[in-house]
Amino acid sequence: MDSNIAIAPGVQSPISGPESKAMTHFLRSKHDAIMIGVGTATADNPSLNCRLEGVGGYGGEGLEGQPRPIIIDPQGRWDFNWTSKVIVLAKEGRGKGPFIITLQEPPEWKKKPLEAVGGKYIVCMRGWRDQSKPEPNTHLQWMDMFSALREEGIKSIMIEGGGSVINELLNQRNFGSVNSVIVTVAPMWMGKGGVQVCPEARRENAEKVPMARLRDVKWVPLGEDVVLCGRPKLH
Ligand SMILES: NC(=O)C1=CN([C@@H]2O[C@H](COP(=O)(O)OP(=O)(O)OC[C@H]3O[C@@H](n4cnc5c(N)ncnc54)[C@H](OP(=O)(O)O)[C@@H]3O)[C@@H](O)[C@H]2O)C=CC1
Ligand SMILES: Nc1nc(O)c(N)c(N[C@@H]2O[C@H](COP(=O)(O)O)[C@@H](O)[C@H]2O)n1
Repeated sequence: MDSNIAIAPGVQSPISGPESKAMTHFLRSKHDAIMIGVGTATADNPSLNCRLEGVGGYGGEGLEGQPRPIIIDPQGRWDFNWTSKVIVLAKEGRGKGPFIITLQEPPEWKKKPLEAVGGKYIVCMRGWRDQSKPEPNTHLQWMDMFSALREEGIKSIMIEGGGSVINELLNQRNFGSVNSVIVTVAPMWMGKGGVQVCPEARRENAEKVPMARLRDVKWVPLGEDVVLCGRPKLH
């Protein structure tokens, strides 16, 4: 309820109840891919598969209904190995091998566990470089990432987090490329110092104005939670 998605940076925090978690898994099954930032991959060691009965690996055929896990990791800092959940699940045929979006060609030894389970690195060369700064900028443009994924046949992406990724997408610059927003609100407060979803303020002529609203809004109670769905409406 205080817009926190984790109790502290780098800490995985169960928030959703079982009913809304099931909805999340239903959504995972309806998208070609599920995307997170490297901060979430590092903090959560997530599975990033769909565990509903009847999808591939859980009673269904092949990998039907399993989304492709995508990790945005421009600097190659995700320290995955053969025991990482997402790799184990792909090896067991209960999820797809992850794609990692990075800025530089990774070393061969890092590619091995990925490629062995059907995953790969996608090197997005068009990292944006701010020439006025001495250090190399590792920021990737969202449209570049989406285009690179489109070339891989990925047409729908469910972006789960974490805080930096969501805040960036809520920014006026990027919000127009979002089709819909689905937020689970659980009846709890995490308190200050958590990972909070709160985008940069928007200003017009130095005056602060609302950043955006959702339209076509629905509030759906699920167990003890309520799920908010809407489409971006830019002011
Ligand atoms: N309750 C929930 O539903 C969820 C909670 N979480 C929680 O969120 C927390 C993690 O959030 P946070 O720490 O903000 O990390 P994120 O998962 O948002 O990852 C942030 C990192 O991803 C990379 N990145 C993101 N966007 C871009 C871009 N456009 N271009 C280049 N690189 C990019 C950067 O890596 P680099 O710094 O290497 O450049 C950045 O530091 C965890 O505690 C997790 O548990 C996460 C998902 C859902
Ligand atoms: N829907 C939802 N509710 C919560 O309370 C959460 N903490 C999250 N976290 C997201 O789900 C990922 C973990 O997924 P697996 O169960 O391991 O497949 C985690 O990395 C976050 O993206 N989501």
